[in-house]
Amino acid sequence: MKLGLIGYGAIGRHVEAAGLENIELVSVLVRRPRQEGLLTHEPDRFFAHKFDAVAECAGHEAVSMYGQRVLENGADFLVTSVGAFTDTALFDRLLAAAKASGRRLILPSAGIGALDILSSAAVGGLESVTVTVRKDPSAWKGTIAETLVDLDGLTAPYTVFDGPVREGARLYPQNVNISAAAAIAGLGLDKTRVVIVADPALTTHIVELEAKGTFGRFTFMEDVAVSEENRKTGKLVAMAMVKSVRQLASTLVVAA
Ligand SMILES: NC(=O)C1=CN([C@@H]2O[C@H](COP(=O)(O)OP(=O)(O)OC[C@H]3O[C@@H](n4cnc5c(N)ncnc54)[C@H](O)[C@@H]3O)[C@@H](O)[C@H]2O)C=CC1
Ligand SMILES: O=C([O-])CC(=O)C(=O)O
Repeated sequence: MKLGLIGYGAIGRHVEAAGLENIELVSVLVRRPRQEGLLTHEPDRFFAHKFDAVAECAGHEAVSMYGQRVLENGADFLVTSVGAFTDTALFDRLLAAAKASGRRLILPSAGIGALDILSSAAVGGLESVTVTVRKDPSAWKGTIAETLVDLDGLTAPYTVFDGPVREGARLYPQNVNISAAAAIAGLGLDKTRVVIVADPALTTHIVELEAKGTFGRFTFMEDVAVSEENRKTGKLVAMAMVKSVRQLASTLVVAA
């Protein structure tokens, strides 16, 4: 199968470098002008290829700019920047495009675990779902958190947001896409709560997911290493994207 990649940063580079059996990476769309190897910054050059699947590892803007084109061109679309779907019109547009072309919009597990139990539990009905994301202050640089608190001066954990995912994932587009994935898997963007914390004691990302429903309850916690290329992104995300891309052409699918 033929794969396209949008974005060549902390996640995309690792997907490109990974061994992908039965998958041929044919082109990588980047933002800054570059014309080397598989990389191109020209969307028309990228979309001249016929893909079976395109994986987005670029950002919210890339989902809205290219999602429809990917699906209309007959490829499945794997989205890491799931928080882009806090825009319901965009989400509906891409779902409609996927349906019309008989392709799929795929939200990989990426930086969060337990989406399997959460989506199973959603079948029977959920009562409450909370995602808590804790990262060190440097991860919140360049975000709206800088207007709320002196990140460099923090000596104790500081909650920069506590509320519905629809708002939190829009306000922190590079940091809490995982909350949007959990919301779409479970109670939805308006009823899922996200708590976002800048914690100066941390050197890792700590993500917790708590859910209650007719199935019972679960608590999931991960304490993950930070990517060397981007302090906002956990190392697990690139690993997960490689896993999800490999699954596209794999005979054995675990945790589908
Ligand atoms: N679902 C999840 O668990 C996670 C999702 N993400 C999402 O993945 C995105 C990428 O993460 P990283 O690789 O860490 O970021 P990064 O900043 O290291 O790399 C992003 C790459 O995408 C490129 N890019 C940005 N906009 C583009 C566009 N419109 N067209 C083509 N290329 C474009 C950039 O030039 C850069 O090469 C994040 O912005 C975030 O939205 C990130 C971490 C976890
Ligand atoms: O890797 C992480 O910490 C999660 C992340 O950035 C996101 O969900 O956008």
